[in-house]
Amino acid sequence: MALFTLVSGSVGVVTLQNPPVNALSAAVRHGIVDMMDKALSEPEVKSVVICGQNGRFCGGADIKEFGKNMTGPPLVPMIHRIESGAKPVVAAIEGIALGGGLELALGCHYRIAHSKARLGLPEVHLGLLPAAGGTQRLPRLIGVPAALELITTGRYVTAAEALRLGMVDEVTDGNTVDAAVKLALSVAGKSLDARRISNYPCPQPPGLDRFFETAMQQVRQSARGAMAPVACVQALRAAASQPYGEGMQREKELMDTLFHSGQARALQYFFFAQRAVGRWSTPSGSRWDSSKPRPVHKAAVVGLGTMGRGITVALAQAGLSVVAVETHEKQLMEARQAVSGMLERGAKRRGVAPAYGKISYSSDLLPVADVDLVIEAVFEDMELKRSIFEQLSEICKPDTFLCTNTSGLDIDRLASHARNPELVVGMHFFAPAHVMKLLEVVYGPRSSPQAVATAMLLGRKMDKVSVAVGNCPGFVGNRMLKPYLEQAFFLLEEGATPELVDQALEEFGFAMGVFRMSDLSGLDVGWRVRKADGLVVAGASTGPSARSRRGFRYSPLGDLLCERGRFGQKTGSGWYRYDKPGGRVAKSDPWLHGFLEQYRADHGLAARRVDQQEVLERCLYALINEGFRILEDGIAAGPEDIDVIYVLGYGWPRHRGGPMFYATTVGLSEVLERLEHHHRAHPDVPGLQPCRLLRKLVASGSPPVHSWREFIKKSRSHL
Ligand SMILES: CCC/C=C/C(=O)SCCNC(=O)CCNC(=O)[C@H](O)C(C)(C)COP(=O)([O-])OP(=O)([O-])OC[C@H]1O[C@@H](n2cnc3c(N)ncnc32)[C@H](O)[C@@H]1OP(=O)([O-])[O-]
Repeated sequence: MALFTLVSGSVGVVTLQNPPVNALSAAVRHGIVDMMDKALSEPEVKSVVICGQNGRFCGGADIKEFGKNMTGPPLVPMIHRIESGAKPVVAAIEGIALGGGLELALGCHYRIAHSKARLGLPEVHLGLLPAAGGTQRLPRLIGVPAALELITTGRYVTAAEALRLGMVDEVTDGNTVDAAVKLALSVAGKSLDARRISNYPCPQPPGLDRFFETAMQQVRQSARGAMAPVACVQALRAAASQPYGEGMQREKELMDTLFHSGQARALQYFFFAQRAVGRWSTPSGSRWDSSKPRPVHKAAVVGLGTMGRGITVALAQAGLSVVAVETHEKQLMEARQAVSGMLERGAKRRGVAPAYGKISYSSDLLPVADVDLVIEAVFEDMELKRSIFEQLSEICKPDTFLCTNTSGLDIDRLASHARNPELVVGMHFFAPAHVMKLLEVVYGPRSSPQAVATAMLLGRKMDKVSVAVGNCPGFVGNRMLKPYLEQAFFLLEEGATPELVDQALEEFGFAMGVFRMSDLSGLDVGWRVRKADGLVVAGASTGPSARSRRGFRYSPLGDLLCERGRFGQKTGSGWYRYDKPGGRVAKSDPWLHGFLEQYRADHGLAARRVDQQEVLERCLYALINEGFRILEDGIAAGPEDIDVIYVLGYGWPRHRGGPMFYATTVGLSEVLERLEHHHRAHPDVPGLQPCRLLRKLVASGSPPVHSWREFIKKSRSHL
């Protein structure tokens, strides 16, 4: 798994061989140790180059080995041996140097990177820290503040930034290995004293204690309960205040705790879940590996509200030509300005030129005639969408894919208004669409495998994680949101406050609690959906029937706020109050508390004490229960799909792996038991009634999450 070749008579080239990313598996580590022994002991070898096969230096430790019995030579002594050896070693970094891969390069005496290479220490995203000396060598090389930022965020840097920071010695546009060999020849026999990073003193930031206190405060705030970023700060503090050997010891202690933590397991599960969703399948048997996508060069976006603007930017940034259509002239002008601003900011961040030229604007539909794919992003109104689909079917080429950005309307109904229903799929983006990583690709019963494959690939091109889901009201994400929101409303009726519910959810790790989030996205959004579902009945928000719909419990609280014009941030009040319409800082609202008291009095409800544990159980277990129903119905193919949707689209804390993974960490039988308990207390709430699949999994001994797909398949085939 590592190859040795002698080039130019005296340079030993050690090539890591473990496709696709040359991860440092036990076999690769063995290979490196053996080949370095050879290089260091053979007299004709005067210097060494380490590189990776197929233009990729190294993607780091082999994540698949984590959680198993680790065998093979450990990384720390392996890297130490390279650094302390008597012959100069040059890392030739092509493609990627990540995690243990970058740490290996930091143990080398010189680093040359290709201009397209990316470098980083992303261990924090896996619940770990760079424990092969990364937390001790990087700050010695580039200073504490820069190292702290890179290690706590796991951000990848370009070769150009790496050069600026001092992480690499040279950047080349040519053949990196050739350049490294040239450098290796030129430094053979020279003293290495000044090239061993572990010998460098660590530059101390001014006001060391204050610096780290501030850093810790900031990291704790953004980590939302994740342990790894905090451990990274602790390890860097050791680097800045202790000798190298002691710092390494501290790095090891911190890693030992993280390595066996539930958070690391959850984050590593999530790493593979994000990749697993690319291997999609549908109940009708279409699959990622047998469905060929069609190339999309030119696309159109119809409707340039907030979503349409973001989608336009995402498409243009992905290199597609875009026709952006908005029939209201004033809105078209505003959209054009807004899109240009977004492109400019994005280009600045990425160090490229803004893709203005990729977009043409139109106030009518005719210019979409020659596009390969249209994304309709108009107002969430079935009639409006239907009419647009009919017009598009007339105007577009017969093989144009017609996609809708609806967040929950019936894809199949829309497809029935298209000339070719098999070319219709949902592409449900999340706001802001040019930033958010998630795309739900929604297939209806008539969507062709090619339409699904094309939308999935287009999502990937836009740098999104695309998840294929079936057609049902709300699809996966918004369908699961419904019982979650419902429980939050019920808890208010029973005695909780928005502050209490939000605090419980934020301490759990959500960026925002349900009520603050609802204020941000606008209470009127849910109100419109409830109206369309026939749940908001004029005059039925008060009186004895107010709290029941179709025989089940219903809370009209959200409707009552909307009736009073309290739509959240945009109107300056919702579940909280704000300084002004559009204000961002949520303040506790005495009016709302009084309103809740009056509401309970009107409905004969006695307020009781609700604690944080109950908030979590009622809101989260109801959401998880709906997730099981979604699996049961075949709307999502596996738990990974749901978890990816929830983490990337709904702010579920990543270090808890997603709702379905979280259920396994709580214990499926515990989730079942608590749902049964709450359902007994609230028999008129179907969301709390444990679903069949959950019962079946518990009865089958709660199999681990990665085997649910097989289990679900088997239990379906028995039906
Ligand atoms: C102990 C001391 C401390 C050190 C700790 C570490 O180093 S921790 C590690 C720190 N390093 C990281 O965190 C790096 C994480 N990796 C990445 O960021 C990206 O994978 C990439 C940029 C390397 C390639 O992106 P891309 O879009 O071109 O491709 P892609 O993402 O689709 O991956 C292709 C395939 O490779 C697989 N695979 C990838 N990496 C690893 C790995 N390290 N291991 C095993 N497998 C790995 C991946 O699962 C997928 O497999 P599949 O599904 O085909 O069976």
